[in-house]
Amino acid sequence: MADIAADAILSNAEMAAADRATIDSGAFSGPALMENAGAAVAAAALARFAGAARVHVLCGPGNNGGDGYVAARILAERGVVVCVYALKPPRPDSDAEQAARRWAGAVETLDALVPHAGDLVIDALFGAGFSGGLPDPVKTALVRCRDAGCPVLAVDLPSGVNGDTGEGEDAVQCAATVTFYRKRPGHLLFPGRTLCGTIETVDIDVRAAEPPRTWQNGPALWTLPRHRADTHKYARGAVAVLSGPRHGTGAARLSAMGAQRSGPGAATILGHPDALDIHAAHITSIMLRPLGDDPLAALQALKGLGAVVLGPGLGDFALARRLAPAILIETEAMLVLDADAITAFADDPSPLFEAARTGGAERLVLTPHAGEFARLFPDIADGDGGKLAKARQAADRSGGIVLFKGADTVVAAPDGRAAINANATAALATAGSGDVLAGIIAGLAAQSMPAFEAACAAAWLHGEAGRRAGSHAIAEDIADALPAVFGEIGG
Ligand SMILES: NC(=O)C1=CN([C@@H]2O[C@H](COP(=O)(O)OP(=O)(O)OC[C@H]3O[C@@H](n4cnc5c(N)ncnc54)[C@H](O)[C@@H]3O)[C@@H](O)[C@H]2O)[C@@H](O)CC1
Ligand SMILES: Nc1ncnc2c1ncn2[C@@H]1O[C@H](COP(=O)(O)OP(=O)(O)O)[C@@H](O)[C@H]1O
Ligand SMILES: [K+]
Repeated sequence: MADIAADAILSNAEMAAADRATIDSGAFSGPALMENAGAAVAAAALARFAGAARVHVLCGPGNNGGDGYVAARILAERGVVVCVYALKPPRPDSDAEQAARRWAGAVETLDALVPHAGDLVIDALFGAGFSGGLPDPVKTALVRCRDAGCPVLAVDLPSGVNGDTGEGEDAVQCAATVTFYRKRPGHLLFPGRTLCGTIETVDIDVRAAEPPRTWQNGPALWTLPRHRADTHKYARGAVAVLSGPRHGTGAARLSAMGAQRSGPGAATILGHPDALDIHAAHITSIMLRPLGDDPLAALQALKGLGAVVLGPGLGDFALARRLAPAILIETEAMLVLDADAITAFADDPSPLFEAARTGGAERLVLTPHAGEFARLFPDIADGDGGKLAKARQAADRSGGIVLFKGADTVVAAPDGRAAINANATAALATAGSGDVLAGIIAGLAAQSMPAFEAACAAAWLHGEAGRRAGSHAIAEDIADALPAVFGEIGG
């Protein structure tokens, strides 16, 4: 059986398959895995909530409940005052039923639960097997926990949170969540990420059946470009950014600043002469070129062109519709399509998607926020399945990398790879921050980084830069923080 990197994320189904593969291999029985899981929960309860007067363990009918019975038994053996409540008895002949039999104390119904502020609640009602909405007795019990103000420790997932999507309107806010082997998407996608509290991932000796296709984004996923000592500026790649009109030049400048600080040899802003006059008053090392009557020719004239940013502050939908497919088909540059250039294709995205396929694998990176995503992929946006599945569907349809922005940015490739970004803070929720991100992607792509890796690395670096710039940063500060972030991780 393959083992997989610690930053892999497994869907509920992949996690269940890993459990089954581990059991089928004979390495561990189901009850032994459940014992490991329950012991990890008990250990977390003792370590994090040592002073709890009583521990209330709420058990569901499946294996999540089974983990709860194990934890209850171990805590009671350690002298903790434990009360157990069940929504209903465990499924007959299940591992959970065995675990429940080994719990020697009373089992009450959920309506008997009366938690107090100094108590701890262990939520072992539902985990990976949950779908749909919470039953009413569970909702009532969780509201009681919330009103009592006592901390809740979730087993695997806060009950009511969908492990695949992170959705979970009725789940209670947990202080901590103990999950097993690998995270699920729902631990990182909102609102699940918030509801989990602190997440502890415990290795309970599960072994994966299949190679992963989803990861938590981080430096282990990509390698930043490095340059030889004898390199020169044209060898380091060049980025072009298309400017908006005279009164809309800031976004292009922010993209160019993000690009320039990500390591290529040169960045050039192309635009109409009156817009370039405004740029000239603001910038020094970024080059300026008139777009002229033939924008494609203007781009092709740039030495070492490796990536183009099209869209931030652009304003000109017709130009976007004309230029984007031409860049994909007639140049070798990577195209980062953002903002207005995404909206430009809302009525008919097919020429863009066809050009992405004609232009070859991974030449297009789309960076929509939720509004832009809904304009380009309205049916996918309206569908079920959560942000991860939606980003994957969009990548598959478009033939490009889709970086679906937000507090829980997801990057998806047409071949099914996907990463969820979790290092960004609300510092990034400031006007122009997305323009900087588009520039970083282009800056990395211009240095020959493959598009999926460039998009993932950019999202992570952007998050670190926002963190470093602080909660009151403006977009310029995020760009300015980049060299220190690169310095720190050795880029
Ligand atoms: N061997 C394994 O498979 C292991 C599983 N583990 C635990 O097992 C959990 C998964 O176990 P299960 O697959 O049994 O799933 P769960 O225990 O999460 O839930 C399954 C049960 O809940 C019911 N259910 C689901 N949605 C419902 C809804 N909306 N309303 C009412 N009832 C609903 C199902 O009918 C089923 O009876 C993990 O989260 C983890 O805690 C751990 O013990 C480690 C080993
Ligand atoms: N609460 C948040 N936490 C982390 N990142 C965020 C949050 N809100 C926004 N972001 C990030 O900030 C950037 C905003 O980009 P965008 O919506 O295009 O804004 P703009 O067009 O003003 O640049 C995106 O990278 C997004 O993922
Ligand atoms: K749970």
